[in-house]
Amino acid sequence: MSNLLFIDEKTVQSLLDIRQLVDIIERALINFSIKAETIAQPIRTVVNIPSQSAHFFNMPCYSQQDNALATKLACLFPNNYKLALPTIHAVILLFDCNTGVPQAIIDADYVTEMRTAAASAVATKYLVNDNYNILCIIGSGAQARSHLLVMKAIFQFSEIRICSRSKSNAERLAKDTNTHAVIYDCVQDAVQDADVICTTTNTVDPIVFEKWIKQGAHINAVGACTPQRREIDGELMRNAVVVADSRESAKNEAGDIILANASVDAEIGEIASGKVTIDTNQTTVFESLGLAIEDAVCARLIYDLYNSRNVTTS
Ligand SMILES: NC(=O)C1=CN([C@@H]2O[C@H](COP(=O)(O)OP(=O)(O)OC[C@H]3O[C@@H](n4cnc5c(N)ncnc54)[C@H](O)[C@@H]3O)[C@@H](O)[C@H]2O)C=CC1
Ligand SMILES: O=C([O-])C1=[NH+]CCC1
Repeated sequence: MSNLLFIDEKTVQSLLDIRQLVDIIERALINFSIKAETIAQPIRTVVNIPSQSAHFFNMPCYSQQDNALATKLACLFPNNYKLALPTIHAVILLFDCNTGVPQAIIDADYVTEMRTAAASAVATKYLVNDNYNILCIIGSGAQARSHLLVMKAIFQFSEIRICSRSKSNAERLAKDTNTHAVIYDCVQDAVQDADVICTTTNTVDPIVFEKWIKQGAHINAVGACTPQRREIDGELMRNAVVVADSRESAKNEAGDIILANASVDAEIGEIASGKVTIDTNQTTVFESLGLAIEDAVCARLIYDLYNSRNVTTS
């Protein structure tokens, strides 16, 4: 294991470009849905830590065409905000697909933030109504930040809103990301007339209701990744067109779907590949759980970029 690399967060940040990331995530989502025979990705295991309302995820994946064999280990500790620590900490272990030799341990906090926002960007590309104007980000944590950065890089919104229970956190996020944003602390006001809504919170109970949103809006529901949590109310989940990253994950992990008794109309990879078409005048929800393949393709990209830079600079 003498060549095992550790790639830290700063290095990861310097290697990843948003547009390239969105492209590889789109390709991964398509392959996941329509070339399933070339991918091995069991449903992730989740170890619960009840004393902290926390979860420990193990997310393995092998993707033949991406030359990627990896697993991500991620901790979700929602109480960390009391310690001013990030809620999610993650590492990816990357292996050589031909020999099984470990190649790298990659700090995956930034990867998790950015690949999740990239998946939302892919969903938005295919599900947003053509005449979109207003983006509304709900939450002001790590996912809110990555969603703001990626959405701004990929789409042209005429108005950006950030809604957080604490207005000062939303203001800080706007400042840190150099975003001219309208700040809200009331979700009902913030989502009114919004064309794209990204929910990026740790809430347990729904915070977005059907009666508040515009017909034809697109929602990226990112925060509720366990069967007990939900961000979106049941009526909205049952009446909207629901698109998941993975049907199997949605059935097993998505509180928004399980607790609402809602159904999944398509996987985003089926839509991006052209296999399924959705009328974008309808209200759509992208239920994002997060897939191991997203992390595996990022890990392969990061490792290859790291090596090519080190070769050219040495
Ligand atoms: N779909 C996916 O692939 C991924 C989803 N996630 C999920 O995204 C969520 C957010 O993650 P981070 O941004 O890293 O966490 P974070 O702790 O940095 O931010 C959470 C935000 O939610 C807000 N919040 C908490 N409870 C709320 C409530 N009741 N109403 C309104 N806002 C509330 C907090 O104030 C904070 O702004 C987590 O629940 C995590 O499970 C995280 C990574 C990947
Ligand atoms: O996909 C992911 O990495 C995660 N989803 C929920 C917590 C971590």
